[in-house]
Amino acid sequence: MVKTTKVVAAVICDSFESTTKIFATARGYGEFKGQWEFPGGKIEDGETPQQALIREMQEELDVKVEVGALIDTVEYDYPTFHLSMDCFWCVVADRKIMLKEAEEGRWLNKDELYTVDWLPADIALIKKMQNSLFR
Ligand SMILES: Nc1nc2c([nH]c(=O)n2[C@H]2C[C@H](O)[C@@H](COP(=O)(O)OP(=O)(O)OP(=O)(O)O)O2)c(=O)[nH]1
Ligand SMILES: [Mg+2]
Repeated sequence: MVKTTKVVAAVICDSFESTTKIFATARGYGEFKGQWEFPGGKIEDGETPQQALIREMQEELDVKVEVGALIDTVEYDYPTFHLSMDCFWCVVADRKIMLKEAEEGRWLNKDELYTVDWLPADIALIKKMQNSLFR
């Protein structure tokens, strides 16, 4: 049995009601360096996914986020671990995003979703949420 890593990720968008773009980041360190993801991280003991997400956005982007609906829980088998990732719609509630860990960040509209090299686990999520984006 491989170990399960429980992660929470923020699909930060411009508006919950009429979403036209989402924010993605390129990992700044580690084995997946340079690949694109949704900011987030591992849920710590005693945290709800929403609490973990608010903490991670403070740590990684220096912003407060408002957490919206759960989009999906992505289940993906990497060679050395199983990923279980809760993905929530979010909007930035205070100021400008600052990249504290990522090497790059980009707003992507519907037509740009596949212009970055996503982590493999994220492809299914992109497919699912792209229908929620307006041109
Ligand atoms: N945050 C995030 N992680 C993802 C995504 N897709 C994906 O496969 N992962 C994987 C990569 C990592 O193995 C794991 C998340 O770990 P992480 O490195 O973000 O965790 P963390 O922020 O707590 O950082 P660390 O202190 O453990 O380094 O999930 C995604 O869209 N967002
Ligand atoms: Mg992280």
